[in-house]
Amino acid sequence: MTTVSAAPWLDVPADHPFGVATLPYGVFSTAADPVARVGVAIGELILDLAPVVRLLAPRLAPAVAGPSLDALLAAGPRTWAEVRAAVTTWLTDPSFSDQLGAHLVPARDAVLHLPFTVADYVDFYASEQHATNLGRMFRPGQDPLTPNWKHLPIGYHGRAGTVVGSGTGVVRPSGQRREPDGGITFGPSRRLDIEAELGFVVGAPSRLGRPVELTRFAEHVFGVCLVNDWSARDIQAWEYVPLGPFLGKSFATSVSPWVVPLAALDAARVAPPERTVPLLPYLDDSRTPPWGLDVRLEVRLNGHVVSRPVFDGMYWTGAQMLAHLTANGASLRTGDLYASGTISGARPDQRGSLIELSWGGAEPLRLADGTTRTFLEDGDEVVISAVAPGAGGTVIGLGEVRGRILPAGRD
Ligand SMILES: O=C(O)/C=C/C(=O)CC(=O)CC(=O)O
Ligand SMILES: [Ca+2]
Ligand SMILES: [Mg+2]
Repeated sequence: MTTVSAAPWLDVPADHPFGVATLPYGVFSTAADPVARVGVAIGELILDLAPVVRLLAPRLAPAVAGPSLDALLAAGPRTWAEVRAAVTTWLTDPSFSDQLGAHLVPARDAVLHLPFTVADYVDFYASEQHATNLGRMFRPGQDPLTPNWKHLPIGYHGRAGTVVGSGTGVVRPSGQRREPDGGITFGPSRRLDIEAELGFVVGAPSRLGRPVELTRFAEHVFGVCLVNDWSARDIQAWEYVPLGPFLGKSFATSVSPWVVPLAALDAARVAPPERTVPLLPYLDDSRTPPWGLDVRLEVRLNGHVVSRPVFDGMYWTGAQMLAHLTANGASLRTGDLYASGTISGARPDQRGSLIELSWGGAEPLRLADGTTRTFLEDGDEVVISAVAPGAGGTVIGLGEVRGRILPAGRD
């Protein structure tokens, strides 16, 4: 496979995570022009897409004109491919330098916004290691994996209205907690946690009553982002039986500002782990090109790396999650977001949540600055970043999602 590199006048190193093989979409504004608008990241710059498309490909202008990615998501896979091909040409062919020059903004001068209107939000549970670890802690004495786990990707519907952009402060939630003596109290969570996840962003909708087959994944899903599904473990542990997560997870979910198109992840596709239970036909991906993804994450707490989760071991793929999510005929809307569930690898340093890293609080983490943590303290900042392999040795960056814990309001 040949690799294209950005035009020399852009000065983007070949292995930059936002090189010309990535081209993620986001929404930005600047002090000089505070209107939120669609941008494509290239190196340390952002291409202001709407004026460039108006000039060079006016037929595509409506898809990138608004203050969000919504129109582009809704436009569907043919338009996604056309816009990506056009942007690739403009950024690699030096003859476009004059036309582009006025529309490239230094990324450091930009404010990045929540990139799309989140329609529905679903959270899966696709890591066997994470499910096993949590099963051990939440349901000691039972099989860690529930009997359904290898037959279907377990998930729940979350709260779309509290999905927030990277950098938004996260107020420590309050809720009901069961104290060690059995008493029930209400107050700020004492076991506030992170969940490092990959989010799938739905573009093209589907019709009510029509399941989306495995092989149609890329016709509906536009791309991926990073997700931090903040979780209050004490609230969750008390409330979740029998209907599943509720207020312990609905107070905030942070997403990264850049959405990386599926088209950028071609070289990162890998086979998922071997399935140990036969799958029903609608989930059987043994004869379709695989949608496992070699995405490598890094979780930093106050600047210190605490984990390096890997997505390639996830038992369920994004295509299977979508097939299952729609298997009952539930329709997709533009802007639906579904997250993979916490990404935990087999090694202890690949666990994607603090409850696993500190084993329920029993084994505090020692950070490089000498402090220790079990769960999050007020003022703590968590940054999750990720990269994936691109064609010809390039690096595909997913950017980062950032969030800081603010003290609870009132008891
Ligand atoms: O096993 C449980 O009872 C709880 C599991 C989770 O909290 C995980 C969750 O929200 C889904 C995920 O991120 O994997
Ligand atoms: Ca989660
Ligand atoms: Mg949430």
